[in-house]
Amino acid sequence: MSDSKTPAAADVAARLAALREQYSRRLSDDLQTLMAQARELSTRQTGVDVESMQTLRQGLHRIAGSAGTFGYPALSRDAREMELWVQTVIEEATQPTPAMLTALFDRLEDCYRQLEVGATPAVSEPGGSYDLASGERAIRVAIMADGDTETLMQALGGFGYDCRTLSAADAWADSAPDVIIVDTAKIAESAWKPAVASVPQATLIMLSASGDFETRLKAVRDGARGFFTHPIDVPSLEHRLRYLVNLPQQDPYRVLIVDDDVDLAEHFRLILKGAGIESRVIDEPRHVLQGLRDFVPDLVLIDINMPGCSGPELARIIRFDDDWLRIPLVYLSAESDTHRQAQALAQAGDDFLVKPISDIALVTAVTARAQRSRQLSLALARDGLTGLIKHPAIKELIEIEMSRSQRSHSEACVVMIDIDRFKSINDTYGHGTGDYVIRLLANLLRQRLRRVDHVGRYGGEEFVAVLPGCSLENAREAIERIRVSFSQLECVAAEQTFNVTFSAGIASTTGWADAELLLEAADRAMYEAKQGGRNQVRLAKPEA
Ligand SMILES: Nc1nc2c(ncn2[C@@H]2O[C@H](COP(=O)(O)OP(=O)(O)OP(=O)(O)O)[C@@H](O)[C@H]2O)c(=O)[nH]1
Repeated sequence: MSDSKTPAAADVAARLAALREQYSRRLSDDLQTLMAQARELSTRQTGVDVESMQTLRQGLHRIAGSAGTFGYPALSRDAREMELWVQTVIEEATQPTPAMLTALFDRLEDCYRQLEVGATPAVSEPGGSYDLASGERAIRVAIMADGDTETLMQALGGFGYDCRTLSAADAWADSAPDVIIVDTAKIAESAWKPAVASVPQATLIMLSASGDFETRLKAVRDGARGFFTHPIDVPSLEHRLRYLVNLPQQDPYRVLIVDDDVDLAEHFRLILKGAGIESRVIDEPRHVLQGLRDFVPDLVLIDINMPGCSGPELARIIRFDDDWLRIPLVYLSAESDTHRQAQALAQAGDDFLVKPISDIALVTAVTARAQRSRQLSLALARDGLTGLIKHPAIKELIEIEMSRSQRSHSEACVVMIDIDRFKSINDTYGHGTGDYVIRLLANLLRQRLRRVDHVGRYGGEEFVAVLPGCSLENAREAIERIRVSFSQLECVAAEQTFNVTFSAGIASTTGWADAELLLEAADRAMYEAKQGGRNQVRLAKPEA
């Protein structure tokens, strides 16, 4: 852990400390309540009823699930053992004797004394608390390939990666790379292997001439985390790079925490916040559907034992709705009995995390699952041919940018782009070449636009770009440059070369009342560009 904390980290740490103190007081009260209950039951003449034992079990369960998180792991284990004993008594319908209940009281009193004597809880479980992420920097990518690596360098550079080519003889000099891309088709194993071994912390991606099973297996055994065959599909390679180096998302992961223990849920929220994950706490299961609609999380953490509606029941309610099918539902519960865990998972839900859980384990588990969930959503929203955002998702982004720009009084632009005379390209060179041209333009748009911009495939040979924080004039300049570059690209088909152009229309959020009008305006401007002779960019002028 670093000593010098950022103000945000210091704030989280202070709030965690306050929460821990508040929890210590609550724990002391809870133990005293349980002791009073055990004492009262041990003196009852009429025998012990099931409801009273249930109340005891619930109190113990609450401590078992939360004490470890707040720095009392031994107390958590004790509470869990006592809970299991009470549970067995309930399930077997036996009548606990006064001696048994006195023994329970004694054990609770021991716990209470430990709490009083132990005073300060351990700050965190073994495994450590989560260190706050440091500042952002460009990801360093070293490319080991003989011959022409310029295209790959340029393409990845366009996505904001700090790329350099490296011959096997080069030293890693001052700054070791985060990722090494080795073209095994061009570089001998005896040359790249020692170079890669000298930077074990770097992630290895292999490019290969062959994609058969044996070659892939060998790549895995050589430590590759990504594998691509020639010709290299740059959007897929970039997608894999983003996944491997876990680039900070434009939007942090979002987690919905459903737990009736408000202190514990708040603790989890703060720990996740410290790791850059946004979360929202819901302590009342009936508010979950609204929470899902408002917050649209990447993951839901659900407690199992909640009054009025159990975790598995809630998971089944969430699964009624197709909209949330892609979101993993993960139980976070003190239930350590694997049989009961399996029962909960058989009803609904995707995974189980057992409380108490260390901060780092929570962050790691949540990040991995949220990342998968985000990737799945992205994959579903991506067009197969180009890797660009599909029509419905780009329309949604236009709406989001429209309302963002209205809220913040900033300007954003929407660009409609259509390849000129595309039908004749298909007719002359075949559909495959048409597809190649579509991918060419998709790549160019991704390379040339900023990372904050969104690019979508709107239809066959039609694209839409959304440029936040960009004036009409700046958008025109950017698209004009791309238009010129595209028109100069040499396309190759059946040993012939040819050039292709596009027409574009741009509209600014400042000129139109809603997303639909904005898109229509960009479309009209694009149509004017076609009418005006194609291969040009037109701006939409709002009516006076
Ligand atoms: N290769 C390929 N062709 C497609 C795809 N989607 C649509 N098309 C074809 O793209 C062509 C679009 O043609 P039009 O919209 O008429 O465009 P155009 O008249 O040739 O050109 P402009 O008037 O300049 O827009 C049609 O022939 C479609 O079949 C695709 O994914 N791949």
